[in-house]
Amino acid sequence: MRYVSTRGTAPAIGFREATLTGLASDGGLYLPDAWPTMSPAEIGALAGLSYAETAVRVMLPFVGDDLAEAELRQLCEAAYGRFSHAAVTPLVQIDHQHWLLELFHGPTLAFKDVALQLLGLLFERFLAGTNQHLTIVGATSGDTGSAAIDAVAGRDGVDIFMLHPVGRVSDVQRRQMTTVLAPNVHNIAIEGDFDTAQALVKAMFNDRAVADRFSLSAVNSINWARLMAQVVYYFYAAVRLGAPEGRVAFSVPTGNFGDVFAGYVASRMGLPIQRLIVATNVNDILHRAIASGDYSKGSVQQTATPSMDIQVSSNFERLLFDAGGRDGRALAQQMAEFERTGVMRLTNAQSEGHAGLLSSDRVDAHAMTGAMRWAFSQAGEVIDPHTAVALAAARRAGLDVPVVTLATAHPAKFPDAVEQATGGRPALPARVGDLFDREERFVTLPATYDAVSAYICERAVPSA
Ligand SMILES: Cc1ncc(COP(=O)(O)O)c(C=O)c1O
Ligand SMILES: N[C@@H](CCOP(=O)(O)O)C(=O)O
Repeated sequence: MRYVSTRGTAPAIGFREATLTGLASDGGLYLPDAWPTMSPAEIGALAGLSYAETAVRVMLPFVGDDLAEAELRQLCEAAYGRFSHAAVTPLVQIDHQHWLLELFHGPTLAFKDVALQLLGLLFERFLAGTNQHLTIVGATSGDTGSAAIDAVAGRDGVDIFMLHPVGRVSDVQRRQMTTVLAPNVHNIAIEGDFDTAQALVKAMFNDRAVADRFSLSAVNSINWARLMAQVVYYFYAAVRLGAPEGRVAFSVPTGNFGDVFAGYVASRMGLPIQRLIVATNVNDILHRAIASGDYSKGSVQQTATPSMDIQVSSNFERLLFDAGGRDGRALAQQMAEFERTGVMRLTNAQSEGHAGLLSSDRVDAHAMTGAMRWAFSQAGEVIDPHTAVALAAARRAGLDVPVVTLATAHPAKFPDAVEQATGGRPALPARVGDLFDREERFVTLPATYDAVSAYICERAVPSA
């Protein structure tokens, strides 16, 4: 399996290199050169397997010769052994048609753990026996940061610099990052929004002198391995609800388009997905793009779903590339124009390439609150606001197949929004312990490239 860049000029590389590198040298994102497929018989054979074994079967074609099957199995068993639920990602039924796929039973209580617990182990495996030192630079609206920090804190050969927008993550999310005092963890609060933090990270990767000197690596979903690991739970859930004979739909709360792109990949691999609903909050650039081809930036509004307060969605580029016919050079021009003007119209090929599989919805605060109340009154389920955005979209989609809403975070990560909707304040699970009693450590920096790169370059370890 080789990985090609969405912008068409970076050389194709293998899985190990794609995992350690993150962003391609031409500024694009890596994707497999062709989608591996699973036959109906192979999909059917996943029934009854553990999550870790399902992960091995689904991911094996992507890792090529860089990992033997037995090694991949060992890593999956270790990664998913840290989840607090035996099913790892259990399905919970709400009514005759709606299910929640609970993705928050990992160490930091959000779906990011599913991929990042594995990614931490992949880094360790690929660095073993080398002198290479990785400098991970990431941006977070709250969940990726804590999951990535948990996955790499205290590991040899890796430092992590994580940027979060000051004042725009919940107290629980911030403390899950800033109370980790391992010497290889560096938290930076940026005086700006998440889009700005993400743009600063991309600028560091595109500064070739810095990227090469420090072996920069990514834990955001620009890293292909993140998405690969997220493809697994679409198979796991669909098989439990009758695939491959029966079709299933998924509703996905969307920000950076990573989670829903993983569903798109599952469909490309042969999983019979009837529909993937791209659910946004009022920051609706992705809804406009899917519904009418208009991918134009507005200004970001702060909402009760901060992880979806995004305008520039990094993985949307992967959809544009794949659905649009994989013309990297044309996409590079389209992206350059978007970066210059903030405006993009999808080509007919790009829109037609996803039509029939993707639909979208924009969910406001009123509908989100309604979905939280409905889940509670219907099934006694307390859900987080991001999950509620997708559940609201799922209920309005008018489908006649089982609809699985991805439950992306534990409600206790967003206690204020949950209390406002349901009247009850969710308790933090015991596994996060004395979060509010621990010392915090972070710096606050202005949102400028000079300030951030100077801070990181002074502390990062040059690669061997
Ligand atoms: C709780 C939660 N829900 C949904 C999302 C959106 O997921 P994605 O960025 O993969 O679209 C995020 C952030 O990524 C998140 O933290
Ligand atoms: N909502 C995310 C934003 C970063 O997304 P990623 O999936 O690209 O890492 C977060 O929780 O940080």
